[in-house]
Amino acid sequence: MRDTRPTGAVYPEGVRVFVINPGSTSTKLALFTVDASGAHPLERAELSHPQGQSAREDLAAREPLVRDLAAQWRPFDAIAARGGLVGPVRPGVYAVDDALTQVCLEAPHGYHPANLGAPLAQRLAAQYRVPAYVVDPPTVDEMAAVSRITGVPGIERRSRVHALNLRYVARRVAAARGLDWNEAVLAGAHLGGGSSAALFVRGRMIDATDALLGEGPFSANRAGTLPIHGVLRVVEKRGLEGARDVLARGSGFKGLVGTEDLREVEARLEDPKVRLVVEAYALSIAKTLAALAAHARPHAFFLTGGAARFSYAVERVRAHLNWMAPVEIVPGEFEMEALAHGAWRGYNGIEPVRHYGDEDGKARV
Ligand SMILES: Nc1ncnc2c1ncn2[C@@H]1O[C@H](COP(=O)(O)OP(=O)(O)O)[C@@H](O)[C@H]1O
Ligand SMILES: CCCC(=O)OP(=O)(O)O
Repeated sequence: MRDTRPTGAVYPEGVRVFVINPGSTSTKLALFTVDASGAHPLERAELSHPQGQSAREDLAAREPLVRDLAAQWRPFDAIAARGGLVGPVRPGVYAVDDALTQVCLEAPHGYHPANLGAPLAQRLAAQYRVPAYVVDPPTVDEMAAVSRITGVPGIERRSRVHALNLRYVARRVAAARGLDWNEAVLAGAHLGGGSSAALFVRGRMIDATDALLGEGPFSANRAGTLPIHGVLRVVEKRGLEGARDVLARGSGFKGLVGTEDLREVEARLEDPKVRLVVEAYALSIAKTLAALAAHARPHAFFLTGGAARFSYAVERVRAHLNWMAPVEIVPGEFEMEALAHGAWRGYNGIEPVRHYGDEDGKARV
């Protein structure tokens, strides 16, 4: 049995990493072999499903699939999982420990299916006696102080984005455009079940949206930025919990045209009502990215995520923005590769492994 404890040595052969990525409309699983040349997929699986009402419900729905595939794809040396809403943290590789698992399950910072990553990983790590890691949770927060201020004392903007994929793709776009990551200015959006956007200035995500009951473009199933009077009306009509539910899971395309599957929306573009909603979606994305560019003129914009495969919509976004800067389209998401690579870095001691709650993990607020 190979000594699976992380050491300073870099293993010559690939490290086999089992990857767990619970999203709002899908659970993605994969097995990678990772070495200095990158993360190479050996197995992939994806299950689409609507988001449940709670962590417990989602865990019960998703754990059997995860256990079955882990049993089929073993052996593996490490596990990587997408992190959940864990409050403001620095980017990086985190050990899946009791503190991280507990905050994901108890969800004091809010619940999203990504919260299931750490609990699922911890259970498998115990069963297979391998280390488990979370990489770049959605609450990575490097916002500049000026970006946090709102017009209401005590209410601050917060960063809750697809940090894992946005950071990974931003680096890829910088490299593809011959930009030094530590000099690049890039504004990007991840278009998934949720829509999120962020601005990267010299390697730091200095401004970002909140993809869950926050702000930014509307999405497959979420409201995005709303006028305050509208929020008040929804709360008056549905009560606080009802409002949370409809704004976080029953809005966006799901509320406007009855489906959160943008492939179905794409197939209905001939319907003028649907097309108008798609135009509004594209404009909301463009306006969000253009606002982020107020900090600094970007070398480029980029669009990524599953819905970046929606070619009509992303071309409409490009039309709104390409007078400001080039718009790169990077369809799909690279969360699985980014998770596997992050686990490899932690496993081999190439990157320090942070621990949730320790000083080195807390965001610089
Ligand atoms: N080829 C496609 N064309 C249009 N939309 C797509 C396509 N593939 C996926 N999508 C949409 O992307 C969204 C899911 O984004 P993704 O980032 O893959 O998942 P999640 O947000 O659940 O993590 C869904 O609304 C889905 O309909
Ligand atoms: C909270 C940001 C992460 C997010 O919205 O993920 P999904 O698009 O998978 O719901």
